[in-house]
Amino acid sequence: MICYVFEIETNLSHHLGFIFYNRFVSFYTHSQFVKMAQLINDGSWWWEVISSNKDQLTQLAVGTISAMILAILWHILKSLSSSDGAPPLPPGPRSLPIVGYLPILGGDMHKQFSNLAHIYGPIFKFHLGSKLHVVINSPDIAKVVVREQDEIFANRNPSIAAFTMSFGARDVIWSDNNSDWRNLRKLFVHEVLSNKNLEACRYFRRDEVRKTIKNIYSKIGTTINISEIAFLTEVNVLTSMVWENTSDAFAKGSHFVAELKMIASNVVELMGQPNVSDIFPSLAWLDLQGVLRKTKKLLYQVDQIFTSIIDDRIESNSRKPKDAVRPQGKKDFLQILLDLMDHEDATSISITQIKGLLLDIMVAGSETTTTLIEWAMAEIMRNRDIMKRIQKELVDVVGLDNIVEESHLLKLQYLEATIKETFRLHPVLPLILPRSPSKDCIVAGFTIPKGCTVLLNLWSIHHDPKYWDNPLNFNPERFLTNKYDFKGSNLNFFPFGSGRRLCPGAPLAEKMQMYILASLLHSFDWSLPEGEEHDLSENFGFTLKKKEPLIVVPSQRLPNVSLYM
Ligand code: HEM
Repeated sequence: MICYVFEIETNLSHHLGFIFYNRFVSFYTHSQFVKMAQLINDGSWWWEVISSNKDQLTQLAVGTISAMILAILWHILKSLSSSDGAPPLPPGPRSLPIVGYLPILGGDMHKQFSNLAHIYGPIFKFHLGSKLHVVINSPDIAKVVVREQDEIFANRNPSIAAFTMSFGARDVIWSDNNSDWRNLRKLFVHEVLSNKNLEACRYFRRDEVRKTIKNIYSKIGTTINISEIAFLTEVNVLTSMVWENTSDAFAKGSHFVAELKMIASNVVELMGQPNVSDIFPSLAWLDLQGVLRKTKKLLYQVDQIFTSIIDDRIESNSRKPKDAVRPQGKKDFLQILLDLMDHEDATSISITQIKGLLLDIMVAGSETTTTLIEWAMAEIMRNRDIMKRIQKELVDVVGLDNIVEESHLLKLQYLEATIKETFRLHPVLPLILPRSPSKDCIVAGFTIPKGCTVLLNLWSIHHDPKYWDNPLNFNPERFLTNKYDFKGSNLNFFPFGSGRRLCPGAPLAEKMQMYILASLLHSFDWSLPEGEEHDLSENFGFTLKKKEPLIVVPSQRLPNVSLYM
């Protein structure tokens, strides 16, 4: 028997801009199919068939089709409006019972989400267990979340690992949008990372970058791990800024950097790992993958380090007259934070919040910047013309008889464009940080329920040919003509997020990236070890890192050896 696949596809694209897609498949004989097609074409088909009552087969077929059409209409109406008249949830891939989309989710989620956006549109949903996730893949819809409805979408919905590691979301990164978060963030932006403070800490950055150059000079001709060098420099700058005055031997020693590197990469790994306990909260007590156990162990280590540094400071303060300041006439960040503990108003903070903030600074400040520097060096080394052009700019602005100073950075426009292009092609946080609405709301014509997890797929936007010509090409030129900033003003490009949860560390990160890269490329020429190929493969996680570490060989570039000392 010849069979036809009778397929009804419903694609409704209405004024709210959403697409409803449904598909039914059924089997009919040829004659049934022809008859049905004729009847459907005729506007009075239903009445004709029912009243004539001649052809039993046709009646059966029409009855089936009617049922199908009613089912489709019911499905459409159900999708269009729930019982309270709210718009439907966004479309999305079918989920398996209980586990949802979990078994289908691959390793490279940023790419998988981009592929799903091609099928379901720029906003789609999927379930992990019972947890609803909404992924946004277009600047227009991202704008609704981070600008127009920023206040509603300013919660984070941390995973168990993130919640535990952030001392119960008592830090800036993972806290919900509440008065504690507003207070802590204000403090972080205005006291810790204010322009004035960043300016005052200029000499720490200079010292550390110089030490790095000297260190690399001592290894000329041998192999160097760029990520390790960048991490060391960044952490030394951060610790100088945060607890310069500490007498705690461990926090000043070289073991500290190694310990912090281990902590930072473990924190990032634990937070990026899908955890069964997050997906099935009722099973959380079993901690099947041991994520909670590992996180608590790590937290214990972190807590011990911070407790020792804080106790050391409190003890040394008790020996000094009140309001004593460090030699340069300024308190370090730790002291600013400890002084706030004594406040009796809304600006007062707890010791736990101080520890949370310290961890934010150390982890968010080191891992991110290091990752960006490694990608930038990898791209620059693969594109020799770009390297030459950056080095020429450095010669013009700095000169070969000088070393890079922060005052040069504003003039290094091509290097700045190269860094932005690196952020575009290799966004350090490819899905930004999760947002979660504090109440049900409507985005792009769809209901986004309170408490779900909203992921902004920055990677997808940064690679979309709708917004970028030849998006896979590494081409800094595109940032010479277009003035994109790091404040998320244009949502085609927002590597530091946007809106009220915009990264408060961006000004420091910007300075450090420019300063470290300018110094590396001005003081040295770089090549790959013999026989090594350029490799740009990615390792998706909480941050998007290079899969293989960038190992390179420096050679002397400046004629005057004293510039390396
Ligand atoms: C390459 C460097 C960096 C990148 C790419 C980066 C990126 C981001 C992004 C995408 C967010 C989330 C923004 C949002 O939700 O809209 C964020 C938040 C944050 N970042 Fe950064 N960041 C970097 C460096 C830093 C540094 C150096 C610090 C501190 C020293 C820092 C501290 C923070 C904090 C505390 C938050 C949480 C803000 C909040 O939720 O209110 N980041 N960062």
